Amino acid sequence: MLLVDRETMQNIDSYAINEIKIPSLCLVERAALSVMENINLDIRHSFALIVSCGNNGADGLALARNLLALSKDCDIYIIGNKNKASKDFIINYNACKNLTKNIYSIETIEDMNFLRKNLDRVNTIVDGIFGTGLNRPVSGIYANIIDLINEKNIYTISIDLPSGFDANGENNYGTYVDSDLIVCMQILKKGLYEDNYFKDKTVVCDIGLPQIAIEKFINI
Ligand SMILES: NC(=O)C1=CN([C@@H]2O[C@H](COP(=O)(O)OP(=O)(O)OC[C@H]3O[C@@H](n4cnc5c(N)ncnc54)[C@H](O)[C@@H]3O)[C@@H](O)[C@H]2O)[C@H](O)CC1
Ligand SMILES: [K+]
Repeated sequence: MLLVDRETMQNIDSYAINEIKIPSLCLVERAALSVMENINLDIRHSFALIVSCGNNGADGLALARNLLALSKDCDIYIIGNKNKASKDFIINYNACKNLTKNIYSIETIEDMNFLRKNLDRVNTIVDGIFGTGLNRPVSGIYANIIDLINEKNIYTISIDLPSGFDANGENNYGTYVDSDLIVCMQILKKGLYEDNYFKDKTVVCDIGLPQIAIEKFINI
């Protein structure tokens, strides 16, 4: 079983993008579609996609865009400062803005109360808050939203990692999403493999990172 730690995954990602010149937007799109492939769209008809402004969020918005293209009912909730968002996040955000009005920023207590109420109208939550970029304890609005997700008994899919969970399984960053399904990109993160609770809830999907990029950093 091939395993990877956070830093090595980031090295592989950036080598693929910066040296092999694979457009990161292509990787984000493959990631979104790999999540979609793991959703039973016959029973999952309404979605709350909760994202922050990095590439885990970009994956989430690319998924939202694809679900909206299928006329699925999607509410999008954005945490953090969009002005500091990744370019892939912005590209997908601009498309989603033209596909739905149900895009909400979650910043205040009132926003949190709206989210708490509005989550009850969906049967699926998609967690695109943090992936391999998580590098410090979760606090503030991020912690509040993760706790709210866990309060709700709604089927929750996490993109790449449960938000708040350390990819290396070494750091306790506080609260993390109690995912029902984790769609992990390309290589199983070692923290998930070593965690008996999450290991069996994880599927690993190829997003098109070539072997030469992987073998540059991992002896296979
Ligand atoms: N080529 C690629 O990198 C691909 C990545 N994919 C997806 O992208 C994420 C990794 O994205 P990244 O932008 O590096 O970080 P995150 O989105 O995980 O995190 C966002 C951002 O949050 C900040 N941050 C870290 N810890 C905290 C914290 N405790 N509180 C608040 N903010 C925090 C930090 O600045 C991060 O940058 C990867 O998991 C994949 O989902 C694509 O899937 C494919 C290509
Ligand atoms: K996530």
